[in-house]
Amino acid sequence: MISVETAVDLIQQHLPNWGTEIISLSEPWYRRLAVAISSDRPYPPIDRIMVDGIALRWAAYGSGQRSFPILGVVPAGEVPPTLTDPQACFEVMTGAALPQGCDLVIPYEALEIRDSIAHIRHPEPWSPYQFVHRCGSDALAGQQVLAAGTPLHSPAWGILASVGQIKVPVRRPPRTQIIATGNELIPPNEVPQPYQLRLSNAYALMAALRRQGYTHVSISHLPDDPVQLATHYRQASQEYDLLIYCGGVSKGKFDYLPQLWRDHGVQQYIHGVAQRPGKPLWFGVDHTQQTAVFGLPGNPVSSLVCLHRYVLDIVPLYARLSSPFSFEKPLTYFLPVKLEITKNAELIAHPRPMQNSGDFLALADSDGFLELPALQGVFAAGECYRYFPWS
Ligand SMILES: Nc1nc2c(c(=O)[nH]1)N[C@H]1C(S)=C(S)[C@@H](COP(=O)(O)OP(=O)(O)OC[C@H]3O[C@@H](n4cnc5c(N)ncnc54)[C@H](O)[C@@H]3O)O[C@H]1N2
Ligand code: MOO
Ligand SMILES: [Mg+2]
Repeated sequence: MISVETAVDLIQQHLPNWGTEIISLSEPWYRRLAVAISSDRPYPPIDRIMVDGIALRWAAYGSGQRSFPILGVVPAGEVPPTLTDPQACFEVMTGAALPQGCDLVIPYEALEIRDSIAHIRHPEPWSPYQFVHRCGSDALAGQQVLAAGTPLHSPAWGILASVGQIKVPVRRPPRTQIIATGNELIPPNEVPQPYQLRLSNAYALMAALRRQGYTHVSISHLPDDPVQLATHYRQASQEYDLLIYCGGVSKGKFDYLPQLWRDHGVQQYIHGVAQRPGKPLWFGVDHTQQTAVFGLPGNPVSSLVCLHRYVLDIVPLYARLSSPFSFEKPLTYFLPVKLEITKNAELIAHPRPMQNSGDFLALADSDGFLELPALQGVFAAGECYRYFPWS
């Protein structure tokens, strides 16, 4: 069986590239930028005034002058006037362009204005351009402002709008279907017999995917029937980029899927990872269709943990284990935890162990899971491990 690290590498190597798509600035979905974005002009594009007050010439102030006749008021959004009289000033508003001939701005708080004359009452050592956000000081025209691959958080959308990028090239999220397999499963709106259960995993997986920007996600349900599974696969592999199966990948008499995928030309890269939960994980790629196939083990905790570790692009944090935990098998152990963030900015992971990977309800009081490495069996309180938050 391969390690978690090898499994992650294999997936990264073989996952198809699903290209890019253009989305609109007014539909700010969670996506990653496909290309770098450059500024269309200098930022700020003018010498931008940062306080409400007056603008004048530093030389006049420096020579001892303290009272300045006001030539006019300069609001934001107007062509800046020119200071024709070097002994005078303009009233200027935050966001306005610095009038030509001015290089000093003094806020209203330091002034007294009477009869259209500004008197400087607080002669601090005002310095040239002190309250001026200089033209081009944030970025020059043509300078990269967002790198390719940047996750589009709210600041990034603000930057896109600011440089006029109304069509945003992003990495295309795969058209995804979650296929819940199993005769025992029924839809959530039906009343199960004691030997049946609602197909909860599919909804948990869909929620996690949607929250990561997978906008095209559907759910289907198939019985453990090889003919129906095969018919569905032939159609679905043409319509979807990513098929996430849940259940039917282990050693049971009705676990048809791994053989069925191979028979349909899916190149198998992973079947079995040295981990708990999630040992029977399967991954392959149908290279003729550019469709990736994940077979997530059916137990609810297994499928959700595998989705987070192998399918979603989650950057892990590090958290400190609050109490000792042991797992003495040569397997990576994914331990559900509740996260506490202390005043010292420490992430403390409180174990919320499950009885087994069918114990889905144990996750209710968890925020994510720790990845406890296979080479270790005893994990002491205070040790730090990778932490994956639930999407
Ligand atoms: N002889 C062996 N038996 C099993 C092994 C093994 O190595 N040798 N592995 C075990 C492990 S570990 C897991 S995990 C399960 C995985 O099994 P499958 O992927 O084949 O999943 P199923 O058998 O279809 O279902 C397992 C379990 O999960 C429930 N389930 C399935 N789908 C859903 C769903 N959408 N929503 C809620 N619950 C679901 C299903 O009813 C079963 O209880 O195999 C072990 N066996
Ligand atoms: O390891 Mo399986 O994924 O526990 O139930
Ligand atoms: Mg099974």
